[in-house]
Amino acid sequence: MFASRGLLRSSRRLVGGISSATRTYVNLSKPSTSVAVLELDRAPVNSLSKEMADAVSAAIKEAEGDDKVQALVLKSSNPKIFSAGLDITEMNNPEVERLEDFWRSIQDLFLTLYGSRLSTVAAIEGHSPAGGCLLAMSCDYRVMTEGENFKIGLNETKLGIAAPYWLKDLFVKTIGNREAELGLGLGKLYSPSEALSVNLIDEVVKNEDVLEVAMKEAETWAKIPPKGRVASKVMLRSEMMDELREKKELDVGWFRDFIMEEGTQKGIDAYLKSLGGKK
Ligand SMILES: CC/C=C\C/C=C\C/C=C\C/C=C/C(=O)SCCNC(=O)CCNC(=O)[C@H](O)C(C)(C)COP(=O)(O)OP(=O)(O)OC[C@H]1O[C@@H](n2cnc3c(N)ncnc32)[C@H](O)[C@@H]1OP(=O)(O)O
Repeated sequence: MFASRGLLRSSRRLVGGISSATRTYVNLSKPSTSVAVLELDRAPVNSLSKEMADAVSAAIKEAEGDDKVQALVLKSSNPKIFSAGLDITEMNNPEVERLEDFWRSIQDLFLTLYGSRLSTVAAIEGHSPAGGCLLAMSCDYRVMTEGENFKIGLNETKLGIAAPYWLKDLFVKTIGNREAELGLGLGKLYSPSEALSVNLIDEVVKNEDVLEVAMKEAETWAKIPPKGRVASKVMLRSEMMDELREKKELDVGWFRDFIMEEGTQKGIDAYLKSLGGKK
């Protein structure tokens, strides 16, 4: 069971020590010995393009490469938007090869974050729809800023698309089957208080407190002896991860075929044009 690939990832390839490493789209810092902070920083809305997904995966691996680091806080540089989810332009009239590579990067990001040996705490600052909710649900603990206009959930059906099966599974694991049926079917976006009531998030805090609360939570997790903590995480998460690893290329094909359909393209195009009213 503990042999699940990825979860107890070797750090040999990675440079140890993090000193406010800053790179395109993400900022990685280490404010305490055992906790790293990964800031999403892709204006305007932290949407996940292929390059953004790759940058987040690389930063998680870099944090894992420091043996002293036991926990990671995932935050946003934008106090009103954690992440707007997948970069919709990647799915709008795409080149097939790029679309497939984009999806592999999203799969890898999920496997990297969900399977991290680090305890992960999402400091959800503001909106977190679809792929943003995926990032949050892949963490071990979720703190969200208050403000009933902020929303989190899986709104894919509203774009005319469906969440992939593994995101559906993660949603069911997080909030239970009945609520997932309602949430997925209606493409429901939950306010922080609604999200708390269905266990989509663990805590709602004032905007100015979110990082402090997330850091405190991360320090708590970091104090748990890693051997048992990681073994427990493997037990809870490896089945889902192993299934996706086995079906990775099948899943790429499902995604490609679904997105390339004419009807899907029409829906994505219309949704994209409605955003900000500018495109
Ligand atoms: C059988 C099934 C097989 C396979 C599965 C198939 C597909 C499923 C795949 C994966 C699941 C995950 C899917 C997703 O994540 S799709 C993305 C969903 N996200 C959203 O719906 C959020 C959209 N954005 C918003 O609602 C707002 O932008 C937000 C509330 C976040 C912020 O509002 P604000 O008023 O502050 O900003 P805007 O003016 O709306 O936007 C600014 C700027 O950014 C552009 N934008 C916004 N979101 C995105 C995005 N996700 N991707 C790309 N671009 C985005 C927006 O158009 C504006 O651009 P511009 O007009 O140029 O200024």
